[in-house]
Amino acid sequence: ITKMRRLVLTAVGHQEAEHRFHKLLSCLSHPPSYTCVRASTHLMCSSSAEEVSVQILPHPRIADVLILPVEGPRPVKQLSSEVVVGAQCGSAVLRGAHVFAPGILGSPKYMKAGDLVSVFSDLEGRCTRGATSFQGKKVFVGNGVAEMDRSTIFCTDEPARGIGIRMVEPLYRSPSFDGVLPSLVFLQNLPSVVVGHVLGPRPGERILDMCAAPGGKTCHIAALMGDQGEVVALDRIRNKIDRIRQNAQMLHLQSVQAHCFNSTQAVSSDPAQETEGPPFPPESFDRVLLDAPCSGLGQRPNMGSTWSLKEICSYQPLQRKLFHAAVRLLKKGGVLVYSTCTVTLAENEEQVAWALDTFPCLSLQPQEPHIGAEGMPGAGLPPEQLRLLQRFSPELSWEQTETTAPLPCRADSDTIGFFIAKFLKN
Ligand SMILES: C[S@@+](CC[C@H](N)C(=O)[O-])C[C@H]1O[C@@H](n2cnc3c(N)ncnc32)[C@H](O)[C@@H]1O
Repeated sequence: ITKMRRLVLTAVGHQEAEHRFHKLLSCLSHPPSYTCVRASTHLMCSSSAEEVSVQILPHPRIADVLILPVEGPRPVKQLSSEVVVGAQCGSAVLRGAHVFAPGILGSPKYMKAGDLVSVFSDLEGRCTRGATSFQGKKVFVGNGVAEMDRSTIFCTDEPARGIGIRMVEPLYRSPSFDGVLPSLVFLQNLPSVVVGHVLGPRPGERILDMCAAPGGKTCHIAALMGDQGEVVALDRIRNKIDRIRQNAQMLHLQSVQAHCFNSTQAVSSDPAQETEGPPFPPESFDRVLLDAPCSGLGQRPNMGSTWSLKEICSYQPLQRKLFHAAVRLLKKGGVLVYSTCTVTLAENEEQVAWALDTFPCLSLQPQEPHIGAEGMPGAGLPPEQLRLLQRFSPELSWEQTETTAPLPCRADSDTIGFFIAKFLKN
């Protein structure tokens, strides 16, 4: 770590590194200034999405990306009735969601359906379920109308479902896509859409998505192939497999097959054994996507993390195990894309340096589109390799983004933190 820190500081200078770190913290705590949706180009052309009654801008370079401006932070007056929600729920509200009942931790003692309340996000996970007041660290995310009485939320045998607070004055106003054209537009962060294009699947190919749930990228891959071929989606968590299947069904995609499986064990020990599901013989796939489980530190907005350093550092070994399986499952001449939604060197550039060292058959490839920045120094990769990596670093243009640069010009830099590397297996 000390060596890495020295390398980073030498590369950018101490003051610049400090400045950039503070900008990173600041921009990660705000949502991006737009919502990104991916149009189902296998079902329509993106121009038909104009039927939706909100301002929609096409992305200038990526044909299936539509951008919808977000308005905020808006001046919203806080009320005396307070509802406290979990940090994840609070972040979703800042990106345009209503408050769903399971996200509610505390509410006024006599809250009734129809009451106007202020919603706060519990930053440190300290509010106990059923609290009637909360003095811990919290952030105001907007005002809403209760759709349920307090007793329905907290005092039932069955956990309450559905919208608990309908947001009427959110701090950030985003277009709501709740039930709007469900088969034609899919909410997805811009770098996640870039991943599908960088993988570059072609009709008729066999593709493996190793860590697939809830299936956003799986469905994009299938759509890019015109639903011709086979997209095998694996995820270790059983109930997340249903989400992949539901998303594929909603988007009318037949080429997706989802299986619950631990992808570190997805290579068959008997290479002659051909089965429909996992494990698979080595060299079974034309392209492999490893959208790895990661510390998720690039997610926006994120106003506070309760994770320990140990937890954050725990992902590197798992990512390497998955990488071993990915390389074995890929055909010679095939493409492997590795991506994360985090900002650490350890899970990004350092993994690339390790992979190039461990698997001499791999070489880095240019990415198309390449709308993010290049890789960060500090992991020992030479400049020509850093240039082939795509790192979405919203802090790099944070001060400019805050000004009124027109969308979609600022869309490529005002993203979540994300990382993409593309390899060819020789
Ligand atoms: C970053 S998320 C994937 C997001 C997904 N690619 C998308 O675009 O919708 C990582 C996923 O990896 C899954 N996962 C973690 N360890 C795994 C393993 N050993 N094998 C398969 N899936 C795993 C998690 O359950 C989680 O759903």
